[in-house]
Amino acid sequence: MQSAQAKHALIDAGRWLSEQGWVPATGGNFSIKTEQGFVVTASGHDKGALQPEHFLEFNIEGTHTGGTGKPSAETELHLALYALSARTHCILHTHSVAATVLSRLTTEHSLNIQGYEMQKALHGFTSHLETLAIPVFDNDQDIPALARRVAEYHAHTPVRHGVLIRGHGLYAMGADISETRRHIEALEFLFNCELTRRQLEKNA
Ligand SMILES: CSCCC(=O)C(=O)COP(=O)(O)O
Ligand SMILES: [Zn+2]
Repeated sequence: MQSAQAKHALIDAGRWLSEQGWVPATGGNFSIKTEQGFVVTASGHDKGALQPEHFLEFNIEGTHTGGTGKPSAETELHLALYALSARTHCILHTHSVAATVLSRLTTEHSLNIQGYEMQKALHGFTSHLETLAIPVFDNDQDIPALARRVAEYHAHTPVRHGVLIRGHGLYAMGADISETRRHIEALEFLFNCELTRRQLEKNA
């Protein structure tokens, strides 16, 4: 994909994510692979109102190759997630209420979801009976350290559709932007189902 096309696809995704309420304030950051490397959002902007000048370009080794301004504070995490699988071509990071709350309720290293037909919207799933295990990492202001923990985890348990950062949000991955958008939409649906189910069970 050419970088101009990549930026427009991410601008469109940002508008949609904002309409869903999943990138409040200046939360979230997005990237997509291009012929030269990848483009990533600049830091501190409203991700629902991005313009082509709100992106920076990097090669896949992480060297800045174009664009001005400050790259997303979480650029190194995008780079680390791309390094996990050559299949990943787009990463969208969101701050929804459901992902933020559920990640805090999950004290384990993985949020396990099972029994929902919607799981089949995720690449590789064919049945509600399979268990979807989304890795959960403690939040860290040291992004390189967080990126190292994600890579270490992946070495024993492959990260497939995304990761949750506790009290922070979701990083969703996919083979292209439409798959990543579908993964976010399905995961958000599943997070909301789980939150509702847990609340109802607690009150029963
Ligand atoms: C108020 S959002 C705090 C930073 C963050 O988590 C985020 O997703 C946005 O950071 P960026 O530097 O990419 O704008
Ligand atoms: Zn964030």
